Amino acid sequence: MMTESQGSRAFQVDLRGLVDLLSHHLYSSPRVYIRELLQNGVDAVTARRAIDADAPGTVLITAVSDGIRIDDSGIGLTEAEVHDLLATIGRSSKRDGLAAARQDFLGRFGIGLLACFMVAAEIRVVSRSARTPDAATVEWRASDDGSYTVTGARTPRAEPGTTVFLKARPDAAEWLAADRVRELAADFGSLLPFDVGFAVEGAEPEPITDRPPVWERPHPSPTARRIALNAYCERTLGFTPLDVVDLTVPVAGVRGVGFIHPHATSPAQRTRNRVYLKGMLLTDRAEDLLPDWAFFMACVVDTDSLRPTASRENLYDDEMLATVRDALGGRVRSWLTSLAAGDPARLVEFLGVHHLGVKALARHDDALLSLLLPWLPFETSEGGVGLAEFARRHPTLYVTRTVEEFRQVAPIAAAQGIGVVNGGYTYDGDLVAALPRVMPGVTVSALDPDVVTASLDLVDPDVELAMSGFLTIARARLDAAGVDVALRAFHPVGLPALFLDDRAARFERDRAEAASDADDLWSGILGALQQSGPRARLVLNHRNPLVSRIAGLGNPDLIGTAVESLYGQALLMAQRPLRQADLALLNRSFLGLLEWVTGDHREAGQ
Ligand SMILES: Nc1ncnc2c1ncn2[C@@H]1O[C@H](COP(=O)(O)OP(=O)(O)OP(=O)(O)O)[C@@H](O)[C@H]1O
Repeated sequence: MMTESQGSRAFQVDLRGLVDLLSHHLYSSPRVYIRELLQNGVDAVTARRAIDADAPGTVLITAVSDGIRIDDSGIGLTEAEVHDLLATIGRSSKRDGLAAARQDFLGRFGIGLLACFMVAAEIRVVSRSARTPDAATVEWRASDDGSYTVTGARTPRAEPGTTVFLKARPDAAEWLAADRVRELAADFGSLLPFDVGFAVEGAEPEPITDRPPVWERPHPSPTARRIALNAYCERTLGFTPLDVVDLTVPVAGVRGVGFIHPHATSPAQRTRNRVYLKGMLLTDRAEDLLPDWAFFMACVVDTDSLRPTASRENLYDDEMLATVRDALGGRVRSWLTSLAAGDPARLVEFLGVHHLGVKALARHDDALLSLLLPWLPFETSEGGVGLAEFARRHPTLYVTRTVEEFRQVAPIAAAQGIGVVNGGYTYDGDLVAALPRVMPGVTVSALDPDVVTASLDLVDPDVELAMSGFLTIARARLDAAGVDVALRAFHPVGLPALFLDDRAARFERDRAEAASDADDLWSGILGALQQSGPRARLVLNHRNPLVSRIAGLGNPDLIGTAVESLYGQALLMAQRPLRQADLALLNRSFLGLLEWVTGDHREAGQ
């Protein structure tokens, strides 16, 4: 036999604790209480319209002296429903019935009314059910200590529907002040499908709903529509858009528009996407609604296919959200396609600001890559030409891994007719690598210095022999910097010297520098890493008149200083970060040359 202590009992709920939990951990701000009230009013009208299509559909919020009241012409509640639904946390009438019918409602969790305790000390609901013609008006009065009473109302309602009264909590009165209530109601409720109004007690109500939304309204012309949408974007998102993208995808249950940011945006910066769920504002910072690559856009959409989280401040991350995200991504893609076909000037303007986002997208989308290839900016050995055009001219393309490598070889490659693309910028290397997929016949290889060296002509052995004295001085001067000197003939003639190195040579130079600065232990370890491998090379251009003149100078000291200057100039051309030792060398050679020019050296040497 079961003893009494073993029998089943009902849970007790500490209402204050629960409200505390809601306000601190579920909702971002008490402001959402208005949304919960509006939502219940709208759902009640929806339920009534399901049994009586001609029933009135109004929700009116009124600011009264000690709080607010909200009247709806909805389905109302019987006394039994009041006990069952209002007094049971987590109970909702909106989960009953067919799935299709459930979809019509905004609420589902049975906690919405509780949110009102974040701002109210007392909630009073006066309701008359529309289900039975002679239903009594019932009054439910609940206090934030968790107690409630149900009575017959003193004054019966003439019509079915519900009135909810909130009596302000002294510490939350600001949330129930008339101006605040009007502002919140307009923010959450402007697109609701029924007539929502706001009034200060005793005054005429003003409309809150403003439908259809700007993007669905008829406009006299496309320009008028654009002006209206720009104004809407300025008002709600705070910027004037570069362009507007239509995001209405009926099969995905989404209607809305995307606004292109007028300035470059970072992928790390969360865009402000405003999402309405069946006309009720869910959030103005929805994440995951747009694909990550669309960070150049903020959107405003109304959807009836997505589900909210329990806080109703974000979207539930399910397969439907993924489908909608793909559909919206598709719309952005078609917008880009139509720009490319019909308004290239605007496309260029857009890419000028957002090419990074587009490149990120094109990496995984060959169709888009081939479409936008003519417009996407790349740096090539022939300047900033379109990649498609460049690849047509150079079916064998070379791509550098870093910006420095590009700087180093671009001038010489251009002179030799080698096509080199700078793959050092974000996404560019990936996109160039994808080129053969969208331009069959094009091959892409990574550029290493040998490709360039191979196109440098060897100098006649007799000439080299005649210049051996000069070369010996040059090699001796640059040996300490870890650089070899070679003599070649190449174009452009105006380029006196070319600095060539690769990763291994760079590593070796950095290691040597670190070893010379390090204490004994470290220099021992770094010394063990020493490579006898490749050294960087300074390639002097025999065709360059300056190099010939330097080689012809009689004074070894002056030759050495001039070679150091050529090395310094080649380093600067390569735009690589200068090491301490390079800076010292540059400084020395510059001052040395000045001394020669001003005659100090000559006098001292005489
Ligand atoms: N204005 C109203 N008219 C008629 N019934 C109402 C009204 N407000 C609340 N109810 C009833 O009370 C129930 C509980 O409301 P509550 O707001 O707590 O939860 P919900 O709206 O069902 O779900 P959610 O927590 O998702 O908002 C509702 O399911 C509904 O049946």
